[in-house]
Amino acid sequence: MGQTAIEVRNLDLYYGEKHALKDISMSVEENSIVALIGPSGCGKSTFLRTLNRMNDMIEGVRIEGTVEIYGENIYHKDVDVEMLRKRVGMVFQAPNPFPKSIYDNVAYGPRIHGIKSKARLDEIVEKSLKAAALWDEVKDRLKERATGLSGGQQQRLCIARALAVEPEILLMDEPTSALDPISTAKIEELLQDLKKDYTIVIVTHNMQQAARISDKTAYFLNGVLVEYSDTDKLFSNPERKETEDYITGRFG
Ligand SMILES: Nc1ncnc2c1ncn2[C@@H]1O[C@H](COP(=O)(O)OP(=O)(O)OP(=O)(O)O)[C@@H](O)[C@H]1O
Repeated sequence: MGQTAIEVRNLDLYYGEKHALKDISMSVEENSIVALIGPSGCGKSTFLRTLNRMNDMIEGVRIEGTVEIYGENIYHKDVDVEMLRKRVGMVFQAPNPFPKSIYDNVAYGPRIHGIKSKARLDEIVEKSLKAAALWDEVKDRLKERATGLSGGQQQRLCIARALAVEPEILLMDEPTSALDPISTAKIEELLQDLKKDYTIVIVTHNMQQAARISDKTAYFLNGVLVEYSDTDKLFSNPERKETEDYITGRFG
């Protein structure tokens, strides 16, 4: 058994009156991939965002319970949210590179965190692009605009950008939903490599994808974590009737 990277206990989240997450408890092991599945509006993205306090920016949000990252409650009042987001990086659904060069996209985070040395930045850019399986495709055009890359390349660039600040955990919100099957396969393959060094939590609408890539799967319904178990088990022999209905397509 690996170390626990994320420990969520009795987490409730309200958007004003709307009770969007209901008493969620979940533990994520280091160097594993956890997939969050469930019908639209069930709270997957909301839950993902609680793991690096991205909901803090939304007005009227109230959160109860705790989220610990390596034993530290991230909702404690003394937590430096900027540092937290460095530890817990995020990749979004649509690739969103900055309108800057490929190099500057990857160097952006390290620069913000105070790294100025060109040699050091060069090193980080190369390492991050290699880790995101993009280096060979872009090494001769690092000064070109990132927006000129294909969608799949842009998403791998966004992964490289997230990795450049050396996070411990990577959150991904449907990272392949805007990509073609070949780019999707590349990212899925990449995730298997990345989990050697990172812990990954990924929202996906695609159950086949969850089954292919994740170690554990969490099924959400109406803000409730209905079932959380080993991916093989959840898809072959779910404990709960609601899960079975969903994975067999009788619902959602
Ligand atoms: N900023 C917000 N303000 C108010 N309600 C919100 C907000 N964001 C989400 N919600 C509501 O919270 C619930 C959960 O939404 P969430 O986006 O987390 O679901 P989801 O499972 O990720 O859905 P999808 O698969 O469609 O992205 C929904 O009922 C949604 O309408």
